[in-house]
Amino acid sequence: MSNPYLSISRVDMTFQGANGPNPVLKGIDLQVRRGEYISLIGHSGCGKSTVLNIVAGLLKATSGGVIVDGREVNAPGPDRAVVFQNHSLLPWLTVYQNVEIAVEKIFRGTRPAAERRDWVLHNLAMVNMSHALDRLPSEISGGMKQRVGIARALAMEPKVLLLDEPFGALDALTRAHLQDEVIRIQSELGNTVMMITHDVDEAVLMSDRVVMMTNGPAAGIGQVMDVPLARPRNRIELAEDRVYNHCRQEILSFLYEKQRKVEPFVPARAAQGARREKQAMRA
Ligand SMILES: Nc1ncnc2c1ncn2[C@@H]1O[C@H](COP(=O)(O)OP(=O)(O)OP(=O)(O)O)[C@@H](O)[C@H]1O
Repeated sequence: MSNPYLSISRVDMTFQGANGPNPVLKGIDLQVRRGEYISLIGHSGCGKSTVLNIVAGLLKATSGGVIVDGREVNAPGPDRAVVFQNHSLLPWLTVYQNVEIAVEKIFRGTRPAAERRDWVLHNLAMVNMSHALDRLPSEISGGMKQRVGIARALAMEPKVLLLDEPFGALDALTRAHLQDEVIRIQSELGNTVMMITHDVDEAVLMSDRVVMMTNGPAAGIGQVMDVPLARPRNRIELAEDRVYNHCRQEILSFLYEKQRKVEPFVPARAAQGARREKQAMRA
């Protein structure tokens, strides 16, 4: 890809654990265009969050590096906003204040107070949270908290939006609603997005490309799939769409045929089963 906006080059990551080194990532190479929506999908524990945390600057790769808009990533920065699965709102601040705190930090020196206030309100309106500005996080639902987290991330005007299973903790209806909102916002703003998901439908519905990771240890990128579906996308129409279903099938085949995960044998469970069998025989 010529002139990528986000470039992950030859990234390896090995954690040092009590039982020795744990090689998690090996040779991750990925180039993302400006305005592109990328999803990372792979089995639990393969290293998706580790990739995202390296891009966020929260972790330093053992080797290789990340470049965003021509600058090497060495630390966290407002050009890469992260939204985690478990919203990270400050519980003592209201909805408004949770977004305001980020806006003040970034734009205090460059934008007048009235403009900053309008910007907070604008971003909360974008995620349909204008009705709850004065509520505390404890007074709103999980879906609403996620919306505020997204508003806060967007208000930072990041170059790259990093979403770590942003809808993972939500019920199916709230999840669908919020996915549609993020799709709409991304089509309006043209954000460059990297999203981690476990959900095959979510990956196809939202992404321009889906990056499929192999199982660890030393996980890599197994396959990258284009999602050649026009936008705006409509989840109901797509259910019957041939291309959509082909994309789904491709990911499912990668995850459950090519990278089938064998769950480890759990002796405690086996022992429990044996105990139950004995009891049943005695009865
Ligand atoms: N800070 C850390 N220190 C040590 N080991 C870590 C650290 N972060 C992650 N790991 C290890 O790296 C591996 C990959 O973890 P990671 O959270 O990146 O996987 P994941 O694919 O995001 O998993 P999931 O889908 O379950 O969230 C795991 O073995 C994990 O224990």
